[in-house]
Amino acid sequence: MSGSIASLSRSGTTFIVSANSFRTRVKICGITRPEDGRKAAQLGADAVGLVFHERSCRAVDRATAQAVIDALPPFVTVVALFQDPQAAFVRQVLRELRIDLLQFHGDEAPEFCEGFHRRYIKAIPMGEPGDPKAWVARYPSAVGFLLDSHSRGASGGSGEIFDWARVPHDAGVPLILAGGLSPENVGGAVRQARPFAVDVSTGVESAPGVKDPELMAAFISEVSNVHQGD
Ligand SMILES: O=C(O)c1ccccc1N[C@@H]1O[C@H](COP(=O)(O)O)[C@@H](O)[C@H]1O
Repeated sequence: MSGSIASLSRSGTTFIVSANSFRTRVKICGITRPEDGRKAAQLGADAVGLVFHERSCRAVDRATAQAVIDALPPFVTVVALFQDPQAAFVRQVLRELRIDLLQFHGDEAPEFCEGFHRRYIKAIPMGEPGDPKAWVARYPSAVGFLLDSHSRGASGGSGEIFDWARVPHDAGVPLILAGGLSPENVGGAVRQARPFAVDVSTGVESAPGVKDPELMAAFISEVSNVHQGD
């Protein structure tokens, strides 16, 4: 994949926003076991996600989250995922654990998301009509947006895709493509949508919450192949 890197200023910061001439980042979400986190990092994942939404089959308690974090080497971003949480719960997680980035997957208002004084990404529900750029405008303090296939009010992590043609190439912020990605489809998804990063959960699992090393390896390899011209 070749072409120029798009960048522009947002809130005084310059972001590199599209995957034209550098590698697409990979986040493996819904890690529930230290060995899965360690393996994801070994394979080259840039970030791992810990789900703090209690209704998810991938929800972790704080002790488990700590064990996963302890298994990670430096330079792997730890993302804490919440869906319409109580503010006190988010604060408790931030107090007890070394979290690098927050991910809000529900109907949280911009003021709520920025109230923790921590970098955050906001999920956009692509399971309903609408222009993703309206969400970008509504959350000026978000450092990125994760496009998932859920509808507003529904949970993410469903393993379903949405129409990648709806991913804007001129959003001006880092976009993270999610929803039903797998080793089979991620190469095509990256070529078409040209996201800053991809995020996967179901597509690299052997059972809910249990990551499969071979599927994770295949997924990361498919993403890097895009940039090697395969
Ligand atoms: O993973 C979950 O259980 C989850 C629960 C609530 C909100 C979001 C959740 N996961 C996020 O959804 C994307 C896509 O998942 P999938 O690959 O389609 O299974 C996942 O990467 C998480 O960011």
